[in-house]
Amino acid sequence: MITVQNISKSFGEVQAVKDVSLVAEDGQITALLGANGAGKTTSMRMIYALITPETGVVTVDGINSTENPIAARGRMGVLPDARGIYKRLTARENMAYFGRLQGMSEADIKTRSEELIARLGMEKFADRQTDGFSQGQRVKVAIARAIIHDPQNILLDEPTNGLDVMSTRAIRAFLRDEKARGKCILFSSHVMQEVSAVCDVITVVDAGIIRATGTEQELLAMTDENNLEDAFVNLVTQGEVK
Ligand SMILES: Nc1ncnc2c1ncn2[C@@H]1O[C@H](COP(=O)(O)OP(=O)(O)OP(=O)(O)O)[C@@H](O)[C@H]1O
Repeated sequence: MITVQNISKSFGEVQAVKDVSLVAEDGQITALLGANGAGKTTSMRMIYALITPETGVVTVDGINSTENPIAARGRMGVLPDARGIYKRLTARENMAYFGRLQGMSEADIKTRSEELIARLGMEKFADRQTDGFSQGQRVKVAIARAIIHDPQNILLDEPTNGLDVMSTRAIRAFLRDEKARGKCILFSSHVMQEVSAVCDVITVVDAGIIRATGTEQELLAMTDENNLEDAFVNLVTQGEVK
């Protein structure tokens, strides 16, 4: 479970994130939904303890991630916006390398790699060097590598960006399975269809500020709209001259 209380971050004049709060529960898929530049990546980077918030607190399974970033990171598997897999290594070697960094035994790495290769449909390319992999293949390797240690909390920054329908579906199905296993899943997206398809709770962020949080039905009721896209536009244009 991840709790975020009033985190903020500026870059010079730009207030990228302002007083963002949210709770991502176990056994649920939570979305951070926002347009380009809304502050999703900056929020995610603070949540996974890559950058330190200027204000506020993040806890991961009760661990304060500023005070104890190493313990907090150990409870998370992160698919960052820059996927950066090792090109000279095969998919399986990328996974094994991360498993060793997480202190796993070689036997556990082998078993878990086999499981993830099967569940993510990576059999055909698991033993090829990743140089030249398609976007979908790279994302699958990056997800498998991030969660090799079977963390309780799974954080993904725009996981299906640039993927075709089959790869998108495979990743959605995988996330639903992880949710059924009781995992806490938090992902950022700007794609309404994506969020609508898999998320239990949606937090709408705009210009670094949380505009609303709720289920899709709750957001529709709040805005008196009948689809998520219109509800989103309604929420982010509130207070603006239309
Ligand atoms: N390292 C940085 N230096 C300066 N400005 C930054 C930096 N990182 C983010 N910003 C600014 O902070 C704001 C929020 O950016 P962020 O990347 O968090 O948005 P986002 O919601 O992830 O957008 P996108 O969907 O386009 O990736 C933007 O105005 C961006 O230009």
